[in-house]
Amino acid sequence: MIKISQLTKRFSLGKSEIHAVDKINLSIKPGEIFGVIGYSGAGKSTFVRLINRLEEPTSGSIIIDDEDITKLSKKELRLRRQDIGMIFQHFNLLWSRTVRENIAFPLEIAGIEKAEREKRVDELINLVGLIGREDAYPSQLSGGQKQRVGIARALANRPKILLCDEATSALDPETTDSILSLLVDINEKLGLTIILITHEMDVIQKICHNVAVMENGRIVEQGAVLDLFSNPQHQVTKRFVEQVMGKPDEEVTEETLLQTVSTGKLLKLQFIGETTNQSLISQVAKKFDVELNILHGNIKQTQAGPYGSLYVHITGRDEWIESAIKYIQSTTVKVEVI
Ligand SMILES: Nc1ncnc2c1ncn2[C@@H]1O[C@H](COP(=O)(O)OP(=O)(O)OP(=O)(O)O)[C@@H](O)[C@H]1O
Repeated sequence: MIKISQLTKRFSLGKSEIHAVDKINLSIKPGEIFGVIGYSGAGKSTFVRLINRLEEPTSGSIIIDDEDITKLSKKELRLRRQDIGMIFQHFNLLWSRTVRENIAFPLEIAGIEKAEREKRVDELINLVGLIGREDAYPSQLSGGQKQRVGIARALANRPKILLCDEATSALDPETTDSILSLLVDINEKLGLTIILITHEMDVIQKICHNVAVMENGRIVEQGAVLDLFSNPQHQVTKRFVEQVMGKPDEEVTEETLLQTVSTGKLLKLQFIGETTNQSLISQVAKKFDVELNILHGNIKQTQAGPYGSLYVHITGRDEWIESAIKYIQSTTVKVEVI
């Protein structure tokens, strides 16, 4: 468990002061993927760098497993840092070292002897999918492969926490997805707690369990990803949700959809996690003598299941339609007859 209380970082710039991080309170559960999102200058990088004290806090506490990180001496901190790995937007690899040597570096610093080091490096290369690239130099790797080296190096000393500072922001969308899948994979396999900062809501949507939204050094809203998507409160959160879900389509309104429906009914199905839209539609079609035709919709996959809505035209005998609606009502999907 990570408990952050009243965490503050001020920078002095001449006579003025910047509150880069301003009295932040957060609890992060072990094994979760926790996202922090905000626009440029919101204070995300400063926040994440405070967690391993790459930046010294002005005030506040960071309790990790009952120990206040902010109170540790430099020597104690060096040991504790082995519990916290970090990956970066621009990878921060050592250019004169091969993949294998980059990954071995933190093990050398920790004083692990050679045979054990090599065994661990082999495991890590396997874990991040870099078999065959062990002897390449960073300049010979793609962006995605460089980040895989960054991840393997960060995991070398078996940390409990992985900090990700805009880890996919320099990557194209496909490579971003492959790195996000790798993060989910190691989160599940190793039970690792991941704290990631990003300015991209689709990163939050795809892999985070919980999220905090930052603006001007403060957290303006936080909660489960699905809750923030379905009920965003703050203006900044609403803008981030729009980044992923888009603005409501002005051309396609419920009225225009209704005009296309002469028989049967128009249903609006709202998915808020837990089920799969594909199987629900096919289950209804199999169980009841009705036909379903998807007219319009926008569904995104989150860690907690699909989120979004579908407009479905359902036709058949009235009693079958009623039974189908009752069945949908018995699931976690909300259904409304338009
Ligand atoms: N070392 C520093 N000295 C002075 N001001 C700083 C320093 N580091 C960050 N700041 C200021 O603190 C504020 C927060 O910066 P930070 O980099 O944490 O934001 P961010 O959300 O990560 O944005 P970005 O994604 O653009 O880096 C900004 O106003 C920034 O100019």
